Amino acid sequence: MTTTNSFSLQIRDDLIGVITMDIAGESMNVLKAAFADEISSLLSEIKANSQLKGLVFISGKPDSFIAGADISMLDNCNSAEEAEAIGRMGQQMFSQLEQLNIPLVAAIHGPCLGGGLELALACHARVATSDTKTVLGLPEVQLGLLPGSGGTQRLPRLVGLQKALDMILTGKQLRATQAKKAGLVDEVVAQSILLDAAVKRALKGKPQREQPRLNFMGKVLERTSFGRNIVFNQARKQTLKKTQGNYPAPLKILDVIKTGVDSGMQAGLDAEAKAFGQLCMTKESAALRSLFFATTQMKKETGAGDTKPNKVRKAAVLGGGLMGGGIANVTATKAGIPVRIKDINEQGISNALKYSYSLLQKKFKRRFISKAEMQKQLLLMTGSTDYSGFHDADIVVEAVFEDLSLKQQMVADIEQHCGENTIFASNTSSLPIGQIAAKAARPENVIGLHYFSPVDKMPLVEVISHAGTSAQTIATTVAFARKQGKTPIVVKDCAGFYVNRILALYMNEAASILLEGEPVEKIDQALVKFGFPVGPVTLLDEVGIDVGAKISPILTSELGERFAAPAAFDKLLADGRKGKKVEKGFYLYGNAAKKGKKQVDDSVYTVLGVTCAPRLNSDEISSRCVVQMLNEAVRALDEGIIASARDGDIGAIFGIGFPPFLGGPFRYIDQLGAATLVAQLRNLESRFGSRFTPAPLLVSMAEQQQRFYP
Ligand SMILES: C[C@H](O)CC(=O)SCCNC(=O)CCNC(=O)[C@H](O)C(C)(C)COP(=O)(O)OP(=O)(O)OC[C@H]1O[C@@H](n2cnc3c(N)ncnc32)[C@H](O)[C@@H]1OP(=O)(O)O
Repeated sequence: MTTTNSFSLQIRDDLIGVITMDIAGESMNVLKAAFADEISSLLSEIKANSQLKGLVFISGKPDSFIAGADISMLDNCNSAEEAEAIGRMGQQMFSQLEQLNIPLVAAIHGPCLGGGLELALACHARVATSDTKTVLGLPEVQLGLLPGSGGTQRLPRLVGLQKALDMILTGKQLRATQAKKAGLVDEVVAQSILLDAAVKRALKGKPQREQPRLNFMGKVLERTSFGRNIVFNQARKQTLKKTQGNYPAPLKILDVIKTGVDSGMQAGLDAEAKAFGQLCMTKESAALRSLFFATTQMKKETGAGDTKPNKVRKAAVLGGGLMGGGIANVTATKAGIPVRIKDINEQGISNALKYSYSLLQKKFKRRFISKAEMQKQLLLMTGSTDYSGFHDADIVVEAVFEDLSLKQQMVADIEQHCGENTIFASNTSSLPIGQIAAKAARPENVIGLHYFSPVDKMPLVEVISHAGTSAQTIATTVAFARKQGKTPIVVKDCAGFYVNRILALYMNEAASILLEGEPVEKIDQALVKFGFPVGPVTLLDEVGIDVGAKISPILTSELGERFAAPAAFDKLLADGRKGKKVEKGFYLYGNAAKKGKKQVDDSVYTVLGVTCAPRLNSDEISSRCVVQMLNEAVRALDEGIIASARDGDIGAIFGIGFPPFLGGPFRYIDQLGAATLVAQLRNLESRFGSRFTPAPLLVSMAEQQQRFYP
């Protein structure tokens, strides 16, 4: 057996060599530049052994294959040339593997991502475990990069152009069965026989590289230059629509893949390495990498210092509506924890269960989960109209109407029907948690757990402690939310918490601009162009104009006049315009809307008494809305509502969809410079009044030329 720092080669009796990768001191295998020498010496030894029949590449880590190139290494690059050299080194390493005369089989269990998948693509065959931990993908685009070690060239050649574009442009990760269907892996097996299956495959000899299996249309589109032009043009169009030109990586991905398709593998690899180096140096990639580091760091935090969370064995949800149903869903499907749903009527429970069923059915159809997994997850959810089955719940999440006395009654009920350590977590979006806990016998168990809709998709939760919440309750709730697949930020108990607070001012500004005569679609387009997933007016229709109207007075009375929604908006409610849910809002819905086209309901201007008179350009519109959000985020940090700029950035990106390529409000302020932002705010203050007065912390930071991040 030969061993280097990170690799070992063991020759079996059947003359199959097993290369095991296990980087000492790291919880996951990642690829580092230093490995080039180790791989070279391993390859020399392999080539010198003429008896070897084949090789298997496997990870020595219990639950991961390779999570890609080391992102810290990329972050430390000082020039495009340096980053390009890293990409090229990977390319050369993998080409050497690919050119081996004997078969090389990747045995994959756990995440096989980025450079890890690029390595697997260079192998001659891939066997993956059916375990849910096994995922394969090229997520570089989510870091503002492209696969830099051959992925842009080998993936299209293996699975076909269209599938490869989809995977590389979105960064999506496939489960093993999906990867098998896509032609990315050759065999899916149980973890217990992974090595055996890979060895068996290696013993069969080196397989011929085959063309991707395509149907008739696929052949027309991918095997003719006319068809390929259509594919690339369509992909470019869709990419530009999605990114609004804010992200350089997807366009480079298209260029590099096209180069490889038009001019061959070597030209493609050259273009890939060059583009990889350039992208590494962009501010967009730096911002996106900072999100990776922030979220990884946050995974380790308990939210309550050294306090260890209690184990949650069973959960319960009060209310089977959209939020309650969503919370029950992630509890069962992501956390794998049994969950009891209580609603006042059977219909509510049935709706919640149906909601999960339809989501699981979709996953099953996409081969993301097996039928057995689907059934197992469904069985974790049960319901009742009383408190039966609640006595052993470790946490109860309340998702009933926004009514203080109702919520206080729920606290009393849970204290009566559950154990003395049972946590009561309220999913309120506006009521102070301290008030919900006011009549509690055990206020230390009461906490806020604010989810965002739709719960199964939105990654953020706000965990809100009131003055009397115990550290144990905070730590357990944070751990519970994380098991549900969420990124929790711990925020202080204050009207609107963090996310809705900064969102409210942004929405109010959009409303003011609308009342000045700017058309609805122009406002929405301006903010989408800035980088938000949807515009503020669309968002208001989605959330519900009535919901906004309910929160606004609470924020105004607790935080000040700047939160007052324009009075004209009352007219919308008087006209029954609650938004999308009633098919009456700013846009047309249902039968009134033309299929596939989003259309403004022009009668909304009459109701508001507005005459359209467009005067502002797109930048003026977005800047007015965004600076409101930035300024309020600084106030929230100054007041200790959020613990750090990092939490504020994650909260805004994961909760609202603040443009990730800007890194969040605080990183964006650093980019702009506090002084520039203060000057912008002062200018707007002189025109529109005190709602634009800069936050005191921002002013002092501008004076002292400080930044939020080093
Ligand atoms: C040339 C190439 O084309 C370029 C590339 O490959 S760029 C990299 C592409 N890969 C990625 O983007 C994957 C990034 N990683 C992930 O998404 C997630 O870590 C994961 C899905 C692999 C695992 O998630 P999870 O189980 O929650 O574990 P998580 O806490 O995130 O990570 C465990 C440890 O691995 C580290 N890690 C994971 N992937 C890493 C990477 N690519 N680089 C550096 N460190 C990484 C984390 O920092 C963490 O380290 P720590 O324990 O010392 O804090």
